[in-house]
Amino acid sequence: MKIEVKNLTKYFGNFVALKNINLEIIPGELLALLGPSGSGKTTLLRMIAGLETVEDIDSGEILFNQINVAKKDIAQRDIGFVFQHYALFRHMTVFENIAFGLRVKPKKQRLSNDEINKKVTKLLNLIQLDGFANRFPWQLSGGQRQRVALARALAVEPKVLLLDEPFGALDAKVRSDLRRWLKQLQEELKITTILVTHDQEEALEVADRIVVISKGKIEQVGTPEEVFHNPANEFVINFLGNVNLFHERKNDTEQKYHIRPHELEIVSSEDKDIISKAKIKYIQLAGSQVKIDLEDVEDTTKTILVEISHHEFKNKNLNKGDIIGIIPRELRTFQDGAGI
Ligand SMILES: Nc1ncnc2c1ncn2[C@@H]1O[C@H](COP(=O)(O)OP(=O)(O)OP(=O)(O)O)[C@@H](O)[C@H]1O
Repeated sequence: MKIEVKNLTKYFGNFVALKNINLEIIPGELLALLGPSGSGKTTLLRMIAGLETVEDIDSGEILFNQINVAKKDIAQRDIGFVFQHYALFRHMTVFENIAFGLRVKPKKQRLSNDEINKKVTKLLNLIQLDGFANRFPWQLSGGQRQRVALARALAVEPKVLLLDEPFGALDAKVRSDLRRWLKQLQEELKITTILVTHDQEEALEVADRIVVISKGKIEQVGTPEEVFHNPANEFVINFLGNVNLFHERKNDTEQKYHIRPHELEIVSSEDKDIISKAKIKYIQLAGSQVKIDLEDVEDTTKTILVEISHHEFKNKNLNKGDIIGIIPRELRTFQDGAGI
């Protein structure tokens, strides 16, 4: 299913929740809508779903395979949903929860009991919960419940899957396991999927493409590599991870440079190429990289973040209190909001 959003503007009273959104969702892709709280991600998802409609004061079109569905209601859109708090039916077993959408179909379209059994069994296998068919939701962990919610959404073979922070309420380890699992499943099923998240790592890890949204506007659309390594503007670089800001005067104008922690090299404070002399304030050794907080010697209010490998850390014999110099491996600057 190809989805297109054209010149979509959405108002809530006087408030503009979405400003002239243009977006094409490629059939079979997993697209992440990424942005801070209140940026309009959920509103855009709900509009695609038909849970929020294009009113007279709004404008724009939402096309499903070239047909404008802006005025069609949710039942006509062939969509599967999983929300963060989309509760399963408490009084139904896992099996019946997954079978629900199949059982409530109009008689003419309904599968036989045998066919429903087969399909639910297959889905239970897909979500790796064979043997859990007769449990009730309260007998499952949070992660297992979300997998059942996903199977329930998939049971009716929707053309589009919409996921609104589906793993939001789970702890970090379960989240990261589930997102890998979701990515594999989505690649296998090739179902067009839109995932709303405010978690950069989640978007970078699972999405084929990311739409970065801020204040109802699209800031950038691109693959995870593109938005991370070639951010379109200051908002995107700041939102996609830690970044250090440096100022330099050049021909009477002030130039700003954005440098990520892993793009800085620690060298001797006597090195002639350094952009800053700084003191090591804090060293965090737990994690795959060593994180070092530096205090700029000339401006002690300024903290500089650096990330280096454990190997490099050992070789350089760095200690808290050392005065060192830093050199950028990469420089990035933006002018008039555009990336260079
Ligand atoms: N029904 C509504 N009536 C009025 N304002 C609304 C309504 N729904 C959303 N908004 C406003 O629109 C803006 C965008 O909300 P939305 O839920 O789309 O943000 P979000 O990016 O999904 O945020 P979060 O990550 O916090 O869920 C917010 O300022 C919100 O307060």
